[in-house]
Amino acid sequence: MELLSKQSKQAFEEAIRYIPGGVNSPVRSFKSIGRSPLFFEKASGSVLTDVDGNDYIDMCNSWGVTLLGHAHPEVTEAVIARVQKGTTFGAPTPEETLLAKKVIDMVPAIDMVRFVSSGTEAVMSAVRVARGFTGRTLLVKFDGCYHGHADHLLVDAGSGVAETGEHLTPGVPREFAQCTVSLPFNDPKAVKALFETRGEEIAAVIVEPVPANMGVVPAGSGFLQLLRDLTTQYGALLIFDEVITGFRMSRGGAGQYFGITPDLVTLGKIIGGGFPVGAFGGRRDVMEVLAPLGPVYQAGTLSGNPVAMEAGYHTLRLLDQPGVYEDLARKAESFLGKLRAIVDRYPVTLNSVGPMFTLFFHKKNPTNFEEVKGCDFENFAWFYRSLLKEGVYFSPSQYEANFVNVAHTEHQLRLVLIGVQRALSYVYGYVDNM
Ligand SMILES: Cc1ncc(COP(=O)(O)O)c(C=O)c1O
Ligand SMILES: N[C@H](C=O)CCC(=O)O
Repeated sequence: MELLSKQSKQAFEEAIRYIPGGVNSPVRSFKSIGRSPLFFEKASGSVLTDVDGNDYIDMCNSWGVTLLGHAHPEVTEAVIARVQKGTTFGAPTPEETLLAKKVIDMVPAIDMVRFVSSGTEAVMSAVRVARGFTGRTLLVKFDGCYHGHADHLLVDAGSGVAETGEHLTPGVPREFAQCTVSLPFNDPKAVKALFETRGEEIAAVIVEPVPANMGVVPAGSGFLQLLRDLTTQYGALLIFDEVITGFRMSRGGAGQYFGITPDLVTLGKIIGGGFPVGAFGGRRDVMEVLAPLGPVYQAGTLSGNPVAMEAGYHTLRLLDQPGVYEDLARKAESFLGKLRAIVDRYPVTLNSVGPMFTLFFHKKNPTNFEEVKGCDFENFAWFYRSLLKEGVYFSPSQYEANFVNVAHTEHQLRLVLIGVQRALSYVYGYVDNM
C-alpha cells in the first residue's frame, strides 16, 4: 500500500530549489530512510498531520521538544496573550526572571542560569565558561554524543553528523578540533588514561547523561560517577548536556535521576515550550565569570525572548504539577515492556532509559557508537517506511531517540505497538508492502 504523499512530494520539490537539500536541518530530510520527507501542516497532542492530511502518532516529538504534546491549550493561550503585548524588546523583561526562578527551583545543580536561543548556543557558551573559569583549553567528549553544531563539538559526533561517517565535518579547522578529545563512551579505562596523561589540561568533560544522539545508549554502572570523581580530582568541570534529558528524566533532569551533580548543565528543547530556547547554568562561582559580571563574553539579540520565556515558563509549570513525572514513568514502563516483548521475536533490540528509547536493528544492545554503527541500516529504513504507513512517526534515523510523552494516551501507544509489530513483520516476514 502506498502512503499518499503527493503534497509532501510537491512541497519538497519546491523547497529543494531554494533551501540546500530542501531542509533547514539535515536529519529531517529522510536521507537515510530512502524516501522524500513528509511536510507537516499541524499537530495537536500526540498527533501530527502532514500536508496530505495523513495523521501520525508522534514518537519523535520534534526531537524531544514536546513533552506535554503539541499545542497544549494553556501554553498556547499564554503565548497568544504575550504576543499581543510585543514580541521582543532587546531589553530585560520579568518573564526571564520568572523562568530563571523556575529552572533553579527544579534543577538542583543550577544556582544561576542564562538563556540563549538553541541547544547549540547553550553548549557552546557553557564550554566557553568552563574554559574561562579553569583557564584551560582541552574539552573531553564521547564518540556518538552530539552537542550541537559548534565547531569544536563536531568531533566524532552523533545525530546527523554520524550519517556522514566523517570524523570531523569539512569547514572546521583541524586546529579547532585539536582542542577536543573524543573518547569511546562507556570506556572507563580510556577516561582514566586520558586524565592520567593530560588531566591538568582538561577544562571540562561534557557528556549526554543518557546519550540519545547515537540512539539511546545507557551509561554503564558507575561511568557517570567516574566522570564526576575524575573531574573533581583534576580540577576540571563536569558538564551534563541535558538538552534532551532536562525536565524529562525527572523534574530535575538526569542529574537528579542519577544522583550526580555536575558543575554546569545545558538545557534546550522542553525549556522553550516549542520556541527556540536554550539555557546553561550551574554553580554560582562558575556562572559569575560571565559578562557583564565577569570577563567571559556571551550575548544574544533574542536571548530571553519574552514569548519564548512565557511558553517555557508555562510548560515547566504544567510539568511540575503533582504526579506528572510519576504518571509518565509508569506509562513509559508499561509501553516499553510491551514493545520489548514484540521486538524480542526479531533480530532487533530495544535500548531505553525512562521515557527515551531506540529500536536498534542489531542482535545485541549497543553500548557505544562503534556498536551502533554495526546496525542493519537497510532494515531500519525499510521498517521506518513501513511504520509511516501504519500511521506512526518515529525519529527518522537509527542514530536518534524516540520519546513517550505526557500527552500519549494508552490507546495511541497500543496503536504504536500494533504498528511496530506489523512493520517488523513486513521486514522480517518478507511480506512486500512497498
Ligand atoms: C544533547 C544535545 N545537545 C545539544 C543539541 C543542540 O541543540 P539545538 O539543535 O537546539 O541547537 C542537541 C540537539 O540538537 C542535543 O540533542
Ligand atoms: N539529534 C538532533 C537533536 O537532538 C536532531 C535535531 C536536528 O538535528 O535537527
